Amino acid sequence: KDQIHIKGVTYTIIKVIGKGGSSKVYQVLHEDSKKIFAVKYVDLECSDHQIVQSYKNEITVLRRLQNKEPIIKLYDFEITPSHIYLVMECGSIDLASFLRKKRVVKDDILFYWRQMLTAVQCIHDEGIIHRDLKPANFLFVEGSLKLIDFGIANAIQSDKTSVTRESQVGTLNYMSPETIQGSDGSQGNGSSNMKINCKSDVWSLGCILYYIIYGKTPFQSITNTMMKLQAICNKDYQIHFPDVGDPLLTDVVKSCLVRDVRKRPSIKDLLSHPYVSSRN
Ligand SMILES: Cn1cc(Nc2nc(NC3CCCCC3)c3c(C#N)c[nH]c3n2)cn1
Repeated sequence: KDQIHIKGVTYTIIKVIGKGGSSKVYQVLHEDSKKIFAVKYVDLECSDHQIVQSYKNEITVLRRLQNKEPIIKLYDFEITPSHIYLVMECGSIDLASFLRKKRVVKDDILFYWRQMLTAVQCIHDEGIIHRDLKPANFLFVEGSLKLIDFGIANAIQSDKTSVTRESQVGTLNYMSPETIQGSDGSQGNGSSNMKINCKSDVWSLGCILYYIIYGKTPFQSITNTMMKLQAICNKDYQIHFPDVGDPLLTDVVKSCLVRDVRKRPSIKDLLSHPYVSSRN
């Protein structure tokens, strides 16, 4: 049996959940407790110092956020010059795989939306802006959505989609106009304004909500990358919001997809929006 030993504890590999460039996520069985965990393995052999540091930063933030409910639980970890092992709680399925399998029932949208908002609010409260939010960053754990990464280390893609084009890693479909135009301070062009930069995650959340409502992201139909990036930044390119019988819901998704950062709501505004606050 394929086994992994972390800090002297034995885990048996059940299956590979996903793999990225130099990382893999396994579903494992903890021999002693017979409990299931997810183990993220990162090969540091061919990773340069920058990459190693980005993973260490991600782990530092993950440990700092452990007391927050909507953040994935980290039980143990092992860092050596050649590899990193993270022992985490194992979710049932990530939101990307879930949305590929079936459409969301209308009444569940509010439930998922509230949980995504609170998860992203957690990292914003710690001064972290993800800037690359997509459905694959959210995971169902016992029916609730949790955030599994903070956009600090490189992304991992689900094993299923690693061979197909639409894999979520490196997708531009959720990227905000200001991130594309580099006016969000990510290239160190001065605007390190947290309040403004948090809005980039609001745009991405709006794209995720749009996908949940309409089954596609706002710019998915534009396959040419340059044309896609231009459309995202072009105020004259109208995004369509067909009526779905819930004006409050369409108002929420419209408000997130406002290109003018100053006019885009904050997470706080969204949590007090009537769509979220007026229902149970
Ligand atoms: C598809 N699927 C996912 C699970 N569960 C799961 N997937 C995790 N990562 C997946 C890696 C591939 C992309 C999607 C997320 C992690 C994780 C990290 N990182 C920590 N816990 C986890 N649990 C069950 N089915």
